[in-house]
Amino acid sequence: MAQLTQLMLSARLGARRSLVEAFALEVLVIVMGVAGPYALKLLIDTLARPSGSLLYLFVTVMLFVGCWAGASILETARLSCTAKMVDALARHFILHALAAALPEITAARDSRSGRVPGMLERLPYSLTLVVEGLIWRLGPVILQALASLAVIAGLIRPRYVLILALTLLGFLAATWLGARRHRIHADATNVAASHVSRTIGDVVRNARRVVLNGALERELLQTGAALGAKRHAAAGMYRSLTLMAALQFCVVGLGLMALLLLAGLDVGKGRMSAGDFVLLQTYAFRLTVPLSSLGYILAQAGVAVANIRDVLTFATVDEEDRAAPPSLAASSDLVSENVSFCYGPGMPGVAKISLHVPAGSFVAIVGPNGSGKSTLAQLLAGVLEPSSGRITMGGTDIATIPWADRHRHILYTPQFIGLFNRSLRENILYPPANQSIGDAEELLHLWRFHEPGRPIDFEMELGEQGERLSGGQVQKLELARLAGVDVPVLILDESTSALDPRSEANAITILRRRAGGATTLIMITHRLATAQDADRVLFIEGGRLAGCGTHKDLMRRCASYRALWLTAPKCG
Ligand SMILES: Nc1ncnc2c1ncn2[C@@H]1O[C@H](COP(=O)(O)OP(=O)(O)OP(=O)(O)O)[C@@H](O)[C@H]1O
Repeated sequence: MAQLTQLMLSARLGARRSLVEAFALEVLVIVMGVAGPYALKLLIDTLARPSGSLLYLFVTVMLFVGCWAGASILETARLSCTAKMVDALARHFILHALAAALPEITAARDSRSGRVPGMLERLPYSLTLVVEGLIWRLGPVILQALASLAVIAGLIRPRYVLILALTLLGFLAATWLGARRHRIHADATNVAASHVSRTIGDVVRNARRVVLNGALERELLQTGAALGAKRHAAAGMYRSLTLMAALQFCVVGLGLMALLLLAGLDVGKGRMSAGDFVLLQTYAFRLTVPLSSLGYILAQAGVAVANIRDVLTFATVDEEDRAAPPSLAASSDLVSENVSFCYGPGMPGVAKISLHVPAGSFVAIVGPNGSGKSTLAQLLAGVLEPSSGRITMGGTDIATIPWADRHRHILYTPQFIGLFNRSLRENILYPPANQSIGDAEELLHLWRFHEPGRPIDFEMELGEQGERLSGGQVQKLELARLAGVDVPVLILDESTSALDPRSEANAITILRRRAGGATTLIMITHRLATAQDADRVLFIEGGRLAGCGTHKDLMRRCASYRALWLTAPKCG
């Protein structure tokens, strides 16, 4: 809440004007809220007197009705100021959270990517609840209470101020106690809501997999289970809320009973006018009735605050990433010094890998499935951070290069090439590619993107993850894009696996020609021809570098390498 308020007050959000306007309107609403009952008291006292002036009667009626209607109109006008503030806050948080979450998702390879969209989609609603419900509802109620107490103290016996103040304090104490208990349930409900968003998003993104495998029923059951878990968590939250309401309104009920009974007795004994009695009971009810809606707001706001807290953990962009990029030496030699990485306890990735990739060389990483090739490639690209050891480029630790700058030094293409559901043109010219569409088109024709004679429709939308393209076409598109990038080190994770040998050889030649012929090309491959062409082969087995040298070399001196390529493996 403190962070939120601080941000609303800061100039960088650009919502100060809305805040000032909202504040001014709210002050008027509070003044009217206090003045209205006072006008009613004056009206009743006038009526009680036998010789009241007609003009005075008219003015008090106008004042009472004007305050009542005016407060409602201004309250509605204030809502538009809140909406503007919420929009500005949502924009700020969503952009910051995305800036921080995307590199984190890239490096983490966990399920966070599924959680983030739901979290960000719920954010505007959560902000509305907190800003409108907590800040603009709770704050004014407290201010109105203080103003009303001051008026009562000036007009009526002080003991009523005391009773009303004690009642409100009792209500706040009950709310505080309840809110502490409520927070646990609100956090659990927020987690369950995130799980629902993730489950539904996953099912919708994989609609074809679900339907084609006849798994609709199963997925509906799982989605139903996620919704059930959310309902269960919410039920706990509403139970705790009911308890809190019972406690709150017992306190308020007792306070009101004492107030009205004592005031009734005072009116009976002539110590209080009927107008004062009406003023007192109007203030008492005007203050306590809005409190009842606070219960609902608190229930929703608890989940909303948990949601905002989640977003805030992302929205604080890592200062390290904003630091000036280190200056790299001209050489782009890649060196791995005793690097190990594991995905978690009992989940080894690679161990103790030391190697040297000279600038401009063509390196093939080979090895059996699951041996750790992609893990090594991602370590060399700086996507994963070594658990121990370090990787340097021209002597600089690549972990010190900020994410925003890394693509200028090392470009990595994952095994699964994710395409945007945008046009082919947008995908093929996606940064950092800087070639013309004509150059890309030439390459696509050379690699037979379509059958000869069929034109390429660059405006065609590619569908979710590029599903309107074949596996080979996706790779050709990606390679044509990379051909337009000048980068010292290019790492491809099986990006040519679906290409015919001629297109693959051609792609390798073109990619190596970039950056004045000095591009280091590192490719993970299961193809013998690629390993044979490489200047150096890194053979990975069981997470270790089992061999390093030319293909011929390794065939001669590494039995398991030889076994990889031969159908009948033999030691030698
Ligand atoms: N995010 C992850 N969390 C946990 N384990 C992982 C993760 N990613 C990979 N692994 C595990 O690390 C090991 C090495 O995986 P890696 O993807 O590096 O193998 P690979 O040699 O590239 O395999 P392939 O040839 O099949 O692509 C595997 O056992 C894999 O299950």
